[in-house]
Amino acid sequence: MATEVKICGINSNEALNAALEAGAEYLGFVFFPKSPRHVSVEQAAALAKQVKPGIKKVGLLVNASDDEIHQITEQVPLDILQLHGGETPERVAEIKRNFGLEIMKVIKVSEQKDFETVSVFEEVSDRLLFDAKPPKDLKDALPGGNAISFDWRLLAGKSWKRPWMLAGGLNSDNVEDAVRISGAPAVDVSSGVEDKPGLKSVEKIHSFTSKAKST
Ligand SMILES: O=C(O)c1ccccc1N[C@@H]1O[C@H](COP(=O)(O)O)[C@@H](O)[C@H]1O
Repeated sequence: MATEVKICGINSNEALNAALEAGAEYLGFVFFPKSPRHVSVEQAAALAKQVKPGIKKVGLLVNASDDEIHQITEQVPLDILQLHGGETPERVAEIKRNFGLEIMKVIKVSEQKDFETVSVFEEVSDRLLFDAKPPKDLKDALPGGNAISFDWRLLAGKSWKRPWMLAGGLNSDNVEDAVRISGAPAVDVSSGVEDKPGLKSVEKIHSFTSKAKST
């Protein structure tokens, strides 16, 4: 089966149309104010409402409160909540209970022992996303979206109870290797399809998606 693709940080009609035309199965909207890809609830609603059923709309949240999630989910027709902060398993279960949407919990990886929490999160989350752990010494690092990769060999041969994606520093030059080495059934990209932080490139979205899907 062709590798599935999520284009994250959709913040304009151009980016939305490019991702849809390229064949992405998932579109990510970033609700994290410090991100250069941040969208307001109104912007995200206008974009998400153009998307036909079958394409999953993902809301990216970082340690969001129930009030914030309510404001978003009341107006934006989302399918999945991507939890990219330090949410505990208890908090993940609570968000799932309170909002009834699919949950994709992000596991941040730099070494083998980072997989120790996976079994607990598999019990409360519908999907998993493995992203690179931001280095502590990286000034201005975000909790994700830093164009940093981790060693994809750490994922090789592993299997999980839940559907999963690979993220972190992917681009059209490395996505084929990343999929081959990690065995990822789906990939998620943000920085790697941009001309500068927050500005998506139509050409890079097409090239990334085509390479990912040909692997
Ligand atoms: O994209 C962001 O700005 C962002 C902000 C806060 C948390 C996560 C964010 N993005 C996610 O990070 C990974 C990797 O992104 P990149 O391809 O290395 O730029 C991906 O899951 C994005 O959805």
